[in-house]
Amino acid sequence: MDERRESRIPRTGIPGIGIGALAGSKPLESSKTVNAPTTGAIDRKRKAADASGDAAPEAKRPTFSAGQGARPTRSNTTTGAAAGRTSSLQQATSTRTGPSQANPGSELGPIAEETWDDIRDKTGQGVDEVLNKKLSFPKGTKPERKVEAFVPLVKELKALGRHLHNSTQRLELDAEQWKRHSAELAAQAEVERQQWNAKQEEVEKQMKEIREMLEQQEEQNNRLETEVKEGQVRLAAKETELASLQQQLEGVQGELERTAKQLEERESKIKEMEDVVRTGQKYSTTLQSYNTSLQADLTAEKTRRDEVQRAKDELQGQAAELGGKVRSLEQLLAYEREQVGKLREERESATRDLAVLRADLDNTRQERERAMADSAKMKEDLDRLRTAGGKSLETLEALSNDKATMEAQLSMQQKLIASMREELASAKENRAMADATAETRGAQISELKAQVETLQGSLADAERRVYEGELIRRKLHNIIQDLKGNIRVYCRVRPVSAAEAADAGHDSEMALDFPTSGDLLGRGLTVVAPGNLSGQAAQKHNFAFDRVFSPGTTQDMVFDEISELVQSALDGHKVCIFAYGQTGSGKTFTMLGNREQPGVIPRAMQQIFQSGQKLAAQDWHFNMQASMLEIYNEEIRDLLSRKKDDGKKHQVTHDTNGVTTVSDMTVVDVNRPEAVDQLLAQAMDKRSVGCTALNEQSSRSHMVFVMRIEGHNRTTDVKVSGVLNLIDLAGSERVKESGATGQRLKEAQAINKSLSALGDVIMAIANKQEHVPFRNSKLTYLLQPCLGGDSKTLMFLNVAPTREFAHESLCSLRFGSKVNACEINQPKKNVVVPRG
Ligand SMILES: Nc1ncnc2c1ncn2[C@@H]1O[C@H](COP(=O)(O)OP(=O)(O)OP(=O)(O)O)[C@@H](O)[C@H]1O
Repeated sequence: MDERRESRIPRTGIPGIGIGALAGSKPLESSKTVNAPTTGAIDRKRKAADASGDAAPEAKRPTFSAGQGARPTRSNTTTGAAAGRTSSLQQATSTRTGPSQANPGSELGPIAEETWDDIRDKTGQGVDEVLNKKLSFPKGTKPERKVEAFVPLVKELKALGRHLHNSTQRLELDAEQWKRHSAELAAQAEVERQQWNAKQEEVEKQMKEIREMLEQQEEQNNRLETEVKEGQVRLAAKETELASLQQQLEGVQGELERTAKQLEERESKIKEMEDVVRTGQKYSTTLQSYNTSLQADLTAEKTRRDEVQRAKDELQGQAAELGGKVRSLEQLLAYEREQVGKLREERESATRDLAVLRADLDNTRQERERAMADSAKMKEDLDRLRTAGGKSLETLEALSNDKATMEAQLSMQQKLIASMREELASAKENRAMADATAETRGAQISELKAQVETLQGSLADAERRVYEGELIRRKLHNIIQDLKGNIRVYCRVRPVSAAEAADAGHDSEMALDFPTSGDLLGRGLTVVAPGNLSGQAAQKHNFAFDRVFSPGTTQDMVFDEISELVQSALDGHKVCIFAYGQTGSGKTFTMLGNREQPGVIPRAMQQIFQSGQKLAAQDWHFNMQASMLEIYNEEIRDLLSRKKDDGKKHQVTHDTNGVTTVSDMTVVDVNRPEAVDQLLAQAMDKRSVGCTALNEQSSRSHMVFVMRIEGHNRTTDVKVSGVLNLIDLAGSERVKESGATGQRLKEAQAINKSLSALGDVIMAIANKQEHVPFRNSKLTYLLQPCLGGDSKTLMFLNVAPTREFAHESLCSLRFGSKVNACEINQPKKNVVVPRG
């Protein structure tokens, strides 16, 4: 643009005009001579050059400036407009100068004398030389001589004067011309400048439009490039698919050829086959009847289970009642024991009193005997005295007084003995009564104990029967599940947290209800979705799953329900257990738990190692390998890698047997549960966890724990190979409500996107669509064999209990129902049995 502007300016600019003026203004050069008297020699050289017709020196002349003349350039002489202007200037000049142009010889006008140019040519003198010329005469020179000598000088001065006069006139004329032309040129330049500005504006506008077009073009190009890349990726995928299809086709063709050969052979055996078919039909009928009987068994079992359950309930009621009775009897027994104890103490003290009384009685007896002996002796003495006739009366009275006192003492002691005997008799009676009561009570207690024992026995029996019934039910349920090929769904509702319960502003009431009896006991739940401001009333929604765990269910009880599924990994099945639910609903608690309440993963490890050890007795040997990964923002990361971020790009591939491989993963041999605990701790350190509005320790990624189990029985040479995939998904989250920004927002968007891709896959499978979009996210592609293959798959549907999350719970439960309706291929056991 600027270049063009520059290139245009010289063509229409002043220098071009200057040339025209110069071309027609030779007299200007004369004026130069006036202003530069020292240039006479140069002027001469110039004239000579002009005469030889060489135009080049013209270009080297000094630049035109006021009072000095103009410098022509070659390019300017070619300009048409300038040439036009030049010729008009020449004309004007010739008009003004008249004869000076027509006859250079008469340039000095009518004076027929030598011109200054002639004089200068002849003498080579400059103006200054002429003006400064001084004439000196020798003394005595005659005046006439002096006058004669002055004549040429005067001539020169005259010529110079004329020349100067003409030059001045021409200069004035030229100056006027120049002024006019400058005005014209300025006007023209102004017009051109305006045109130029208009053009420039136009060009700028065009440039802007072009730039916009370019930007649009670039955007389109980028879009096209992205589309092309996507197309290439799709193409590559299609090519891979095509290649595998071709392989399959080749295989099928080979198979066809083989089949054609076999067909010939088989035709000969067709009759034999028909027999087999007939047998098969019979067998099928038998199987059908077996199936019917199995169904009948199942129904009977269910009825039995219900009966047993009822009996159990009754027994539990009775047991509770009896327990109450036993407790009151035990209290009575304790009271009676206490009474018996007291009576025993009383009896002992009575026995002690009796012994004292007996001792007293013996003493009294001895004293009485002694007193009687004394009395007899006294009687003898009295008789002796009477017979001797001469004893004093005083001694006699004293002796009779002593005798009366002693007899009174004796009668008192006899009374005391009698009362003591009575007391003893009553104490004996009391003891006998207490002994009898204690015996009766003891008999009653033993009888009650026997009753309690009997009841406990029948309760244990009933419980055992219930447990056995439950085991059978579970087995039958599992068989039916396997036959149906459905993904199992176990719904787990977490308890109301302490924070929720404490927060008065929280809508912390339970929004879920569980049936307490009937068919849906342990399998159903009801959500009460609250009404809204637009007047919609609260609504109840009923759901049923394979199992529903209410808030009180412990980790132990939950694992008990899935232990068989875990076990089947050891039998050579592919097993996949994953936890799905909104953020903070208890997925990580269910899958990993904590030190006090370990979850599914640590318990599964414990069980697998214990079962492995038990099976070692039957010569089974197991080799187990673990790996752990997370999908964070649509990128797979190795959680067992030593480096925090190894920067590796991990690719997921599935082989034709549905075995999934993730490239460049750290795989660790494990042979004891503690090793797995260490790996889990290491992985949990690396896993992306953050604090969100709904969960302090929220998982920001999907975590996948994979355990490969290779078993070999050295006696039978049977080999099994199973896989256990245990997955803790990141929680869905309503971005608007969580108020997430920055990295949290990006994470939440990636999580929601992959969960929505999981939803699309589930919908496609449930609706039996031909195309299932497994490739729409890393998660669905990784889970492809679990969702669309032949593995045993179970989903934990984790749900928060409160009204605050009723809407999310409803969405999760609807999703769970869809998952439950998904039919996958029948689970396949990966077992290699040696031939022969
Ligand atoms: N069954 C339960 N019993 C007791 N506490 C529970 C139970 N389920 C969850 N919790 C507690 O609730 C909180 C949230 O649980 P958890 O972190 O497992 O949720 P989450 O679904 O994994 O969330 P996120 O998707 O955000 O990772 C934790 O403090 C956890 O201990």
